[in-house]
Amino acid sequence: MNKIEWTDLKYLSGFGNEFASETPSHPNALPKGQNTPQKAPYNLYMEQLSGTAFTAPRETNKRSWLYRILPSVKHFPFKKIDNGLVTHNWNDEEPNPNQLRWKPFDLPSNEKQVDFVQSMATLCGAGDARIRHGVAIHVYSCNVSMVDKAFCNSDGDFLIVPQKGCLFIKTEFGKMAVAPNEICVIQNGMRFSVEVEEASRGYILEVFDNHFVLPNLGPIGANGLANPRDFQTPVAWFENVKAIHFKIILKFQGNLFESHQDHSCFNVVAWHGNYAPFKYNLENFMAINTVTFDHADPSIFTVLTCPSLKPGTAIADFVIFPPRWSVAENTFRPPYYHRNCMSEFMGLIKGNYEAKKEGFQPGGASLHNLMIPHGPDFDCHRNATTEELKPVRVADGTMSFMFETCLGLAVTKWANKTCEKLDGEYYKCWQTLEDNFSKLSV
Ligand SMILES: O=C(O)Cc1cc(O)ccc1O
Ligand SMILES: [Fe+2]
Repeated sequence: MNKIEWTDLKYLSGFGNEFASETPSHPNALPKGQNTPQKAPYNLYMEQLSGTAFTAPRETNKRSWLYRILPSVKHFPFKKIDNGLVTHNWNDEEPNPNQLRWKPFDLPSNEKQVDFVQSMATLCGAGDARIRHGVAIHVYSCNVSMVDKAFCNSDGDFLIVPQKGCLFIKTEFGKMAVAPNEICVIQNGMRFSVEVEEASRGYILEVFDNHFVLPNLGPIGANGLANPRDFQTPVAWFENVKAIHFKIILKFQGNLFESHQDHSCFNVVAWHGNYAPFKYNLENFMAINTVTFDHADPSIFTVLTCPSLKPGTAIADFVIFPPRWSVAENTFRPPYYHRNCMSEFMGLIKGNYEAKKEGFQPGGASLHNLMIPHGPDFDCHRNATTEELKPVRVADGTMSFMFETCLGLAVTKWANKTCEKLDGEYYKCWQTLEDNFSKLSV
């Protein structure tokens, strides 16, 4: 497979800033002092992309102005195409209240060529993109680049977590390379195209309600967790490419549609605004944790949150479990046993997860739905209750993450059956837990 040489990548730094970017070959492509002059510099078309209602409060208002060779509207009509394994039909299967764990999802075989969009498969979700409320969790597993083809999501924002293989992503705002242990967010309505140089796999969290923001820090203070300066947005880049059949694949109300046009949609010469894609390297996360006792809730590891209208309750949080020191005294250090009014979907990028060293593998996943009990397996519990509590590094060389949502998640037919990855033995990891209490009282 071809190596992708994207050596000239530059990024703008900061979370949610008002950015302005011009392709160096076309200085002054952004109009001075106004958005819509009678004629834009270089005869470009002017187009606004709104990520919030025009009238959204200033603090949350999101929009960008794109100065492009042709406006997005110049395309042939959309036609319905096969949805593949993408779905928002949450009633196809009976609800499954068990603890669920999936073995690693297959990488595509060499005989089959499949690109990012073709490979997207929905695992679980809830809600309805039409009423702008809900989430969907997908996986992708692809081995070829999208050629003369872009994807656009009308339904919500994508948070993409590569697990294997770097994603080389062209967007209307510029190019970004997103390697495993990095994540990116591509918001509602933005066209993008994914190139890969090896069999590549990862997870996608889609939110219908709102955009991702940084969590409030409260008493932590002004710094910590994911720091705003570490978020990177592409600089303007364009290709002036005429194509016989450039395809736009649109996800619209949970269904896929295709239209074509005679030019690449990556034709934005300059843009400005605060509605733009970004990436983030999880290594930059500044973890905060106890230096005294007890296990702090995993919300301390929130990288990004998509808030609901209920205070403090997320449509979806993106939480990581990064390498760190564990120093708590007189404490059962691993995650506690618990039941949660939120659903917890977990994935593993590399290494292993402290609460389950066996069975939960990179490229696999687990789901503990609303109020479904879960916690450490037998080995983890035994070690944690007997080990000498010295300061230790935990999760070294590993990275796991959680998509936590206030919604009850329906599991798709593909996830439940067709993918054949559901681990029917998962429940066994707790069956050897012993009644140590009665042993004492005899
Ligand atoms: O279930 C899990 O493994 C995730 C998790 C981790 C943790 O440290 C505390 C609570 C929690 O749900
Ligand atoms: Fe949990």
